[in-house]
Amino acid sequence: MVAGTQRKYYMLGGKGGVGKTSCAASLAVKFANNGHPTLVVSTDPAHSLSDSFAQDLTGGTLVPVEGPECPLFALEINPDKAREEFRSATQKSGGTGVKDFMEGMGLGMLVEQLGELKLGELLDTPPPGLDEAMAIAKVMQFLESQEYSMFTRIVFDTAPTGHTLRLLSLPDFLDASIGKILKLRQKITSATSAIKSIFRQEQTGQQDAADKLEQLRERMIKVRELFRDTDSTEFVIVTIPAVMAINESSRLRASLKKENVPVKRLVVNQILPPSATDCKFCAMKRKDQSRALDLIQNDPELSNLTLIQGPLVDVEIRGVPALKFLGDIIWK
Ligand SMILES: Nc1ncnc2c1ncn2[C@@H]1O[C@H](COP(=O)(O)OP(=O)(O)OP(=O)(O)O)[C@@H](O)[C@H]1O
Repeated sequence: MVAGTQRKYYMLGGKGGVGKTSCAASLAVKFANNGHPTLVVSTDPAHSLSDSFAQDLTGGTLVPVEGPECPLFALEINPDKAREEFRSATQKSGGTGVKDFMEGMGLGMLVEQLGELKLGELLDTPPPGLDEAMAIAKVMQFLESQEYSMFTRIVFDTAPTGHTLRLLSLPDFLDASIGKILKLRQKITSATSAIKSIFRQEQTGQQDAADKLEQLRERMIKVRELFRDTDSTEFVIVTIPAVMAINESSRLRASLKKENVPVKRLVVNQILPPSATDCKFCAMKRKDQSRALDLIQNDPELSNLTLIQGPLVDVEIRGVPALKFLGDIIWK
């Protein structure tokens, strides 16, 4: 995973609480300690990276993480905030003057369809996963700038399973709906070109909104391509040795396959370490865990993945030294 200087993206997904953040943060530390300028991103509003690194990484911008040998930066994006920012930028577009005028010219029907580029509707009742999609689009925006071209490893501590899946199927929807809106807008613009000068103010506002939409659409396409690019991207499934978690991981793998998202590794975290003197509780737990591990061997979705076993450690994994300790065990 550390080999090569080409930029690589790692996305960690799985059921809540299995240890995605700990695994993502420990992988990021591993990369940084192996010479990769690394960025670790979270789109989880719970600020889990700050907890994991035991440093305040909030604020929606890149924050340096202290400790590793090479630069390691963290970015925590609050999806609700990303949507709000977009909404306030597009709300400024107003456009009621144009609407009134066009209604007067008998073009009301088109305006109705346009309805302020239908943004209000899109943002008031967002389809599931839109927030995360926008948050990831925001990450892409960061990565477009020259300043961030130095990063050779980008690790995503993704949102829980359901959200991630919805997000993955989203770009197609957005591409279709935004594309439609933009086409409609073009129609209106040509119909109103004669009156542009009268309503220059509104036109400019609408243009800004349309530009923002176009940018969002382009970034969504990039996100979609990124998720499916086998050369640069890998989705790592994190699970625990418990039947329910493994069944869910199997479903996750199946849906990722359907979306053509590349998966190679399965981390089974929190496995009881070997012991010669198990108490009754530990003996029961061990049996349970080994049954769950057998399930992986027989699961058609999971059995062909590279299995990585992560031990249950007896300390809380918090801060760079603890993450390095975990990372050295898991990410060989
Ligand atoms: N291998 C491990 N051994 C011991 N404790 C662990 C291990 N992995 C994770 N933990 C602990 O389990 C808890 C949950 O871990 P973490 O926050 O990484 O999970 P998560 O999957 O990201 O959760 P969420 O989906 O809720 O964000 C944390 O307290 C973490 O320290």
